[in-house]
Amino acid sequence: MKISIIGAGAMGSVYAALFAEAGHEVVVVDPWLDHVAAINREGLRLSGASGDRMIRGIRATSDASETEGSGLFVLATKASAVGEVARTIKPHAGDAVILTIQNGLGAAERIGAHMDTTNVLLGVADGFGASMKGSGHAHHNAMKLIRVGEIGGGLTERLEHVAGIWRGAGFNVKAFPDIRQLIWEKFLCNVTFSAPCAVFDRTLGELMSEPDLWAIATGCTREAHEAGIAEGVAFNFDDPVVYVTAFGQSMPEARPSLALDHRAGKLSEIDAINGMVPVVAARHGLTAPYNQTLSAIIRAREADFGKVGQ
Ligand SMILES: NC(=O)C1=CN([C@@H]2O[C@H](COP(=O)(O)OP(=O)(O)OC[C@H]3O[C@@H](n4cnc5c(N)ncnc54)[C@H](OP(=O)(O)O)[C@@H]3O)[C@@H](O)[C@H]2O)C=CC1
Ligand SMILES: CC(C)(CO)C(=O)C(=O)O
Repeated sequence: MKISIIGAGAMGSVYAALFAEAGHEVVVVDPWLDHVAAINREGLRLSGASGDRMIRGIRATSDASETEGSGLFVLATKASAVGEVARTIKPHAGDAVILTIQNGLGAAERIGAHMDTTNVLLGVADGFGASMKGSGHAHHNAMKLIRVGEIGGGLTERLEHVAGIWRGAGFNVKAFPDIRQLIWEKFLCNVTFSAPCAVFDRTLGELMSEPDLWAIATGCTREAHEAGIAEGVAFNFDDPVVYVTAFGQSMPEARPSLALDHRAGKLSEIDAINGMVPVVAARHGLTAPYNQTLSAIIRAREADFGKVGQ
């Protein structure tokens, strides 16, 4: 099958590599010209949990028209870019299934602003710890699980088919009837660790070991949990702090990708993560001061990116 990966960053590169190794025709679309050139010239190097090797035969491009004829699109950009990606692939997507995998909330809505979402599936990726080592080289610490589901819920034949394609490429993938619940459960983890670890420059473990900082982080958790319940999310647990604590304990050395983006001077996904909590809370007459405050700090920092030396 021809599979197009839009956004060949850390996660998109892992997807592209494994699909290509499984024999699929893979096209990656990314604006990073050196990365695109390196993949076309030497291949894509993937190192880490799945081994260290160079994968040749992936077509890299910045031109979305090269995705024409794909049976599957995987949107692997940051949350902020998925609307723009939907706009660019729309003329080339035909009847292909589009699977979008982001942290945070709102991917379906962002896509829906530009195209019909009938063919769109949602995914949640857990436990990859992926990062770019340089152009043409991605690394991942693990490859735990990808959960996929229909926007409107339910288990469909096409969902199982897509899950099967991923499984055939070596991913641990599960199709779920209520992907919204899983997106929200991951969202609680992101909300707890993303902005707090970035603002206080801590790893997950360090954040959890400092009572003052952990009180702020779990303030974010509780606000998001309350907003989710108001939205009708059927969480699989009663105590959100117990849930996020277990998550944090499973990777104490990690730094959230939002914090890594800041270290690299890159804009983050704050609007889809902590920044979404006050937005959802307001729909139900609730407030979210912890998330609002930390999001404001993150946005203020981002407004200063690029100003150094000016
Ligand atoms: N990294 C990880 O371990 C995990 C990440 N996730 C989630 O997966 C998603 C992807 O994350 P990650 O791979 O780390 O992010 P990266 O920033 O590494 O990769 C995103 C890539 O998309 C590119 N891009 C931006 N705009 C467009 C566009 N319009 N068309 C095509 N490509 C574009 C970016 O280029 P440029 O940088 O030039 O903008 C970048 O190369 C995020 O939502 C993240 O939260 C989830 C679980 C784990
Ligand atoms: C560790 C965690 C949950 C923090 O948000 C994550 O998934 C990330 O790196 O963004």
